[in-house]
Amino acid sequence: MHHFWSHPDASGRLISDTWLRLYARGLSRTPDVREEVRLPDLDGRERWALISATSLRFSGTTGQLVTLVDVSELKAIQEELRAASQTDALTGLFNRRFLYQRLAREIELVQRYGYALSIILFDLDYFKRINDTLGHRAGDEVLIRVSVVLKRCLREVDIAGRYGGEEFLVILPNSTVGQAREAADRIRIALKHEDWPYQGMEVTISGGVSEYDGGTLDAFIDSADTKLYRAKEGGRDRIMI
Ligand SMILES: Nc1nc2c(ncn2[C@@H]2O[C@H](COP(=O)(O)OP(=O)(O)OP(=O)(O)O)[C@@H](O)[C@H]2O)c(=O)[nH]1
Repeated sequence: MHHFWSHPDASGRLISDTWLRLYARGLSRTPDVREEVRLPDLDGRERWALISATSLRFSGTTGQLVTLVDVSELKAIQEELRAASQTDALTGLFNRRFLYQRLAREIELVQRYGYALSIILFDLDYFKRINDTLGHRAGDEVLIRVSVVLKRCLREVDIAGRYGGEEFLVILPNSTVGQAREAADRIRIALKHEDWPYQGMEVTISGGVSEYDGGTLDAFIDSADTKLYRAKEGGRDRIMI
């Protein structure tokens, strides 16, 4: 147990700065509290504390019993688990589960505020061949490199994830189908011209781009999937809108 918010030589009294922060949060006015707060330790580093305050009457006066427990380690583990639960282990991109949750939220925002929202669903062409000729490990390396190129081609606000084995989904908030198509073509061309560490290797993608039109989340993804299928049918190495 660390005494992060009290002077070790002051028998556990809160340092005034910490107390002022808690006071500013309304602690003195709230009778019973139990919440997690960020507080600085004695070196000024932020830590997490579980704070409980209970009203007391003692010898005719009212007061509060305030306890602080350092839960920083627990918070760090929670954060690690949260990140792991939404990340694809191979590429470090978001995983399918997270993509669904995030897309659902973006759709809610669009329904409220009415801005454009588009998605790109793309799939590597003939990826099986890469696995078959160069091995599964080389295939994994290609997937990792695809994720790096993908992030390089997108804006900070775009959300890129691995949708399936060699299939990727990008959510582009505030983007029309035309803007999303440009982004998709940027990704396609960047991958095609990437300097792959295997002789003669070329990686192309086929993709479908859709703009949200008010339907369900599944219908939205299905529409991009249909276009992706058409891109494959049309000869691959292309984006369909
Ligand atoms: N190395 C590697 N391969 C994977 C992974 N996930 C899926 N695959 C492979 O991706 C390949 C997908 O093959 P197909 O669905 O036939 O598609 P394709 O060969 O890319 O052909 P088209 O999509 O029709 O252009 C399969 O060989 C899978 O084994 C992965 O995590 N690592």
